[in-house]
Amino acid sequence: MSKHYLDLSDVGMRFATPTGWFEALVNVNLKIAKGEFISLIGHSGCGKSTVLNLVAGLNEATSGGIILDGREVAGPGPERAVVFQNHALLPWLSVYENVELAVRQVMKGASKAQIAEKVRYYLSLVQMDHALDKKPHEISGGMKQRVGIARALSMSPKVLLMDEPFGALDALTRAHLQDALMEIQAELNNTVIMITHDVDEAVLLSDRIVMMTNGPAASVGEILDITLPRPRNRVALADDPEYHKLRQCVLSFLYEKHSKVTPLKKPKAESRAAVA
Ligand SMILES: Nc1ncnc2c1ncn2[C@@H]1O[C@H](COP(=O)(O)OP(=O)(O)OP(=O)(O)O)[C@@H](O)[C@H]1O
Repeated sequence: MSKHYLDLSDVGMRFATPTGWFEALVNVNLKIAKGEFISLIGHSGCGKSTVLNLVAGLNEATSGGIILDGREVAGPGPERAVVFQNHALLPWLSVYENVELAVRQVMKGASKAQIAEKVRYYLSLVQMDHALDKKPHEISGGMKQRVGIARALSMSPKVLLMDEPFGALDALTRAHLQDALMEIQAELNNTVIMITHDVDEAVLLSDRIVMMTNGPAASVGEILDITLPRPRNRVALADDPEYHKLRQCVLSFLYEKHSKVTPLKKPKAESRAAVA
């Protein structure tokens, strides 16, 4: 499988701030194959969203470049759909209409029936076809996130970009959506970049985990291949030594090699005595 479908070469990003330039990313190199599921993991503030925004075309790299399917990324486009942590659905539109809006963007000139077929297909993929007429305020957070994913997928994007898509959900809903995403991924074979802070989520879902060093001047630290066979089952993996080994690699990168914990101040002599 060629890893040149999405190619970030020597990408650097610096931001102008009132106190001067802030160097967020330096020499980010990453080659992603078509159909790969990549997770970006790293401590808060290391630059994960910045990488995603650059691929989305919401920001322009200050050095290097990004090529997707042979074309330089220059500005946003429907071939790079983004799912945010807080489902950005339009509150005055129904579930159906929120997805329809996206489909219309990419199926200009299609008949109403063709559009309806596509909208229903993607809403059924995320099991939301029972709530077509509901407004966002009438459905749960997990359901909103499902609709957000359906909306992004309905544009048949070349790359699906997900910024902590399940970060705001409770653990159970999160697990359901992770399973749904794995099933969808098995069916559609999308190319995905997902930001997560959750090590288990990264190992469960990814083909590779890209671990970023701490900022400023963050970059790709290590890349871990997740060779666990698919389909993956979270319950079976709980007893899988390979799963634990991979999990351990990520934890070791984050908390040993690139720890961000500031050492606690030494307690004063009297308080030390009090503890003893
Ligand atoms: N527009 C901006 N102007 C100045 N600095 C910025 C801007 N956007 C991001 N930064 C800085 O760049 C660094 C990387 O930010 P980014 O949001 O990409 O990190 P992150 O890894 O996604 O963080 P988190 O996990 O907390 O969401 C941070 O230090 C942030 O303050």
